[in-house]
Amino acid sequence: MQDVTLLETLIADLVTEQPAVVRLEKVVKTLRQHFHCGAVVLLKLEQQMLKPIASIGLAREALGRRFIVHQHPRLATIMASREAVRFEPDSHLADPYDGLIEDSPDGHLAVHDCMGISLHVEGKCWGVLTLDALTPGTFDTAAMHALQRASLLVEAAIRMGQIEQSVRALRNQRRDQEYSLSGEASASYEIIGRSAPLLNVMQELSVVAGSDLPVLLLGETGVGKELFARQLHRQSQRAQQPLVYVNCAALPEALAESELFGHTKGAFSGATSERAGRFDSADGGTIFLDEVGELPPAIQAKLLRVLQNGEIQRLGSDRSHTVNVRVVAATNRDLKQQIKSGDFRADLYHRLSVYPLPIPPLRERSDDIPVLAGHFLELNRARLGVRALRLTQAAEHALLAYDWPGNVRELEHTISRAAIKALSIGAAREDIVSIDIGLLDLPGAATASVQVTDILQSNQRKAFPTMNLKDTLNAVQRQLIEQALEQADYKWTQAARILEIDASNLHKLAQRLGLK
Ligand SMILES: Nc1ncnc2c1ncn2[C@@H]1O[C@H](COP(=O)(O)OP(=O)(O)OP(=O)(O)O)[C@@H](O)[C@H]1O
Repeated sequence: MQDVTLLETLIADLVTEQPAVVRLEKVVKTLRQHFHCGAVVLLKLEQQMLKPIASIGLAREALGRRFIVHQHPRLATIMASREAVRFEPDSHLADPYDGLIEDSPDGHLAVHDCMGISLHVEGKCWGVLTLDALTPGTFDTAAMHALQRASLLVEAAIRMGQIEQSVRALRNQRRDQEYSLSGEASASYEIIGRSAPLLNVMQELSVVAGSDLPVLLLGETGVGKELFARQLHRQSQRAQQPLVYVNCAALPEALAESELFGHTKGAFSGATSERAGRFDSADGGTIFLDEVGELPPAIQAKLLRVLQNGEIQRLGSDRSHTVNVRVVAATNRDLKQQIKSGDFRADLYHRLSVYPLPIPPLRERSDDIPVLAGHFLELNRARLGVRALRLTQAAEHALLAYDWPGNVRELEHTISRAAIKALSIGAAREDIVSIDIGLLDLPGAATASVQVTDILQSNQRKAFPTMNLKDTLNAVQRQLIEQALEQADYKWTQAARILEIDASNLHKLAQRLGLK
């Protein structure tokens, strides 16, 4: 390949619409072809270690290696120079790839040619590019000059990848902002609550966020695991990079592999072009594997490999490439139980749960209930366009007494439902809407009995012979109204004030309960 052709081919590699890592793989392939060598490796400098990002001609396991610069004199020499560096076949400096070259017998490098160049992006050393040829004399002075020129395009390819990544991060950030501005309950990512158990979790979360450890969020459905995963990402060093959400339960088994790891053109019928997977999209950032307990066994094995060495292999490809992704997973399942039943791999569990973070259920942090209720009332107030949306005291007691098997999600839905019902029965007075106990429609006998205890004298409990919720609630409401009427000298407006409900609403309720 002529020099000009090399540059043209590199430019063509550069402008393909593919993920940065795939582009860099194409670049190393082109370089190998041009320089007639055995191996070309692109290594990125990260904390005094060189990490292979793209390579050709090296054993696959080399991608998992990290070369500590000062332990590898050839790499240190390349990094110390801004020019291409060549090592003579009889150089006494050990080659970092000895034992790893695919084409040499046993992978061993006897006499061979080697050259390399340091790469600089935005004025800083980004890493190095190395070329090894098994035939001595392959790299002459002209080859060194050609490498020097080609390195400019490699640097451009790297810079392009960085720019793409920041554009993606900005887009995500903007999307997050748009969500939180939209006022939707489910889209507001602020964690509300101030109970001691919640503050403990928040404290732990901010400590672990700073590390790069995989985190496994555990907790019942609706406790807020997704919200915590977002917070973890926001507080991590990867905050400016993408956070990619994957709902493992919603991945169809047949498509799970290509969705997560990507596929090559023609990998299956319908794969009309090469496509990157979610792990590629999360490169540099975090992937959140929600409901990880639902992953099919075959995908569990592939995921394990990614966690072990950061390598992914597209469906239909025999090559793998590295990605730098922090994995945060969540489940409401008992994974240990799933391991026993053979539904979840023990080795994957240990990889995922390097830092398990349990989130307590709402019933164990009841101090959060009024605060969360206030938050959801405010969201609904804005959505429904009313001046104020309030809970009566009895309704607040009922919320506190209930045990919330569906946790915060259930509370959110309960409030939204009650708010709409309150409006629909005309519970508004000058745009102030009161939600009383009946509108909460809380299921479960426990609620009814505690409401009774809270609201009425204990000796009145005998008045409720059954535990049927509807009947019990009606009975409670009837007694409360009678009690209020008695206190208010049978003046309905005053009784309504005692009960903190709208007078017209009280009349309707009294009629429905047969009190009028
Ligand atoms: N502390 C909180 N502050 C504000 N909203 C919360 C809080 N916890 C949960 N939510 C809200 O409750 C709903 C359920 O939360 P989320 O989806 O994070 O729960 P989850 O634990 O991931 O549930 P599942 O296991 O079913 O996926 C969401 O709308 C979320 O915004």
